[in-house]
Amino acid sequence: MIELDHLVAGYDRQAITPALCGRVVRGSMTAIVGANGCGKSTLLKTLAGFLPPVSGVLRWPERRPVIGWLAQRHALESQFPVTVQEVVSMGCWPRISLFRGLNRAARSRVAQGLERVGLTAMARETIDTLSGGQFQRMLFARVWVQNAPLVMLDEPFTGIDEATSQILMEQIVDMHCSGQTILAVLHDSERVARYFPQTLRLGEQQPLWGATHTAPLQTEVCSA
Ligand SMILES: Nc1ncnc2c1ncn2[C@@H]1O[C@H](COP(=O)(O)OP(=O)(O)OP(=O)(O)O)[C@@H](O)[C@H]1O
Repeated sequence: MIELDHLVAGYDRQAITPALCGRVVRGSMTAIVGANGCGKSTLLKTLAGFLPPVSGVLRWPERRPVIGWLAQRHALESQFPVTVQEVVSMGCWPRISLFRGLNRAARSRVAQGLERVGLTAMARETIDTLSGGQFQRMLFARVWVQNAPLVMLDEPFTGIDEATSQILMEQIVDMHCSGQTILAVLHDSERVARYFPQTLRLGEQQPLWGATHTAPLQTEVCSA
């Protein structure tokens, strides 16, 4: 689905990651892990197309798909006067115009998304009333409703309680089982070992990329 050919991610032509070679296979589920500041989020933003590569090439052998994106929580505005249901409904865009309203199928999917994350009772509340964990559940429901072929999650569990993390992890597994490709930046190695078949580990002498339970991980990095 994505091919990395000596891809270097960074800012303003300053490399943060080493050169990476490898493939994100369609239907795979990969955790991007590594120490604080090693460039996990920078790499994810580059793969999503929010940042240009510093060098190297990012290829989409098939057509570039729609990407479901979950940003780090602090990057998001919580004071905007919209309801939980309205935010989750955004997952239907652009298939359905929000100005024309949602059809029955879309309304049903939004309701399912809210139910999956336990927010049905809060659907009509404005988002400034949500706790951090509820806010994250809402954003997750939007990603689930979107049903994008490729889903990128930047630290989806950071700062939220264990119960919420578990609910969200189950949704990620469901999305993977339904064929969506998952790329997630994570810190929790136990969760990575339990749920993520593939791992891309940055920030050590040599990045490692391969099956999570292969020891050592298959080395996929190239020299710059
Ligand atoms: N907008 C930016 N411009 C320039 N440098 C940045 C920018 N954002 C982050 N950086 C720097 O890039 C490096 C990698 O940051 P990044 O957020 O990708 O790391 P990370 O591995 O995701 O870290 P963490 O686990 O702490 O979230 C850090 O040194 C950071 O200070």
